[in-house]
Amino acid sequence: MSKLGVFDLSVRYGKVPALNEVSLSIEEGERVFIAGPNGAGKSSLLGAISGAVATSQGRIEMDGDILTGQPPEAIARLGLSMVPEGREIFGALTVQENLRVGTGLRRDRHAVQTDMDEIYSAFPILGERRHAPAGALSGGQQQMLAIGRALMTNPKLMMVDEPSLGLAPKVVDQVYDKLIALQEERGLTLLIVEQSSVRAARVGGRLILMRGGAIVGGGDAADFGDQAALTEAYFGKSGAAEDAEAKA
Ligand SMILES: Nc1ncnc2c1ncn2[C@@H]1O[C@H](COP(=O)(O)OP(=O)(O)OP(=O)(O)O)[C@@H](O)[C@H]1O
Repeated sequence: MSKLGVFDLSVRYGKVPALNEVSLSIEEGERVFIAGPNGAGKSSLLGAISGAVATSQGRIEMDGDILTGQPPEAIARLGLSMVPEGREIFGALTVQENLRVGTGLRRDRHAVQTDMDEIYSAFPILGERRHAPAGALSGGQQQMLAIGRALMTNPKLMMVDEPSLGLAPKVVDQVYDKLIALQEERGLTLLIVEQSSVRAARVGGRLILMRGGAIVGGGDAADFGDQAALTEAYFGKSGAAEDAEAKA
């Protein structure tokens, strides 16, 4: 089970409001994309759910557990894990050491080894390069490592912040193929921040659109497969024209 509920959630950084009374619900096994322009509040939403960002109002629940106010380690233990924007790989540590970081300090060695072997079978390249410094991996391999590390806590729900960032389209294809395979094998629930709604439409799932710290629309990702559809969803029909004018 991994049903997530977010109710009237607000986040502010000092006086800067980043998230304004956002509510959403994600069903077990769903794949949900969050799209929206820079500064829309996408990372703040993921940060608040994972416990890394403090909330000023609202409630987050997963399978009946209240996540709000709990530290990130406790939230991870409840089955929620996060692949952060920019991957946050430790470049000087080996692939294996990076995976071990994902387990925290409390797991027994046998269980850690079993989980690591599972990651290596899902991502053979990580197994081949287990003793290499993570900084020597390509961008795509580092993204796989960040995903592998997030899997080390055996999550029910995995949140991925901009997996496409800085990767060539072909490599992004590979990353998404992996995410979908993992979802099918493990019954994972996925919440993914993805700037490109075109990509979300290709991968398939539900899309939530954010702007100015609020949810402004959404639906079947397939309906947001071209930039025009997305711009209209963000700004409305007349707004789309204004946006085009502003850019001209
Ligand atoms: N640590 C911080 N301190 C102050 N303001 C912040 C901080 N992090 C984000 N903000 C502000 O909060 C708002 C939402 O930012 P957030 O990073 O959540 O948006 P985003 O949709 O993820 O954008 P991006 O795609 O650029 O990452 C923006 O106005 C941003 O400038």
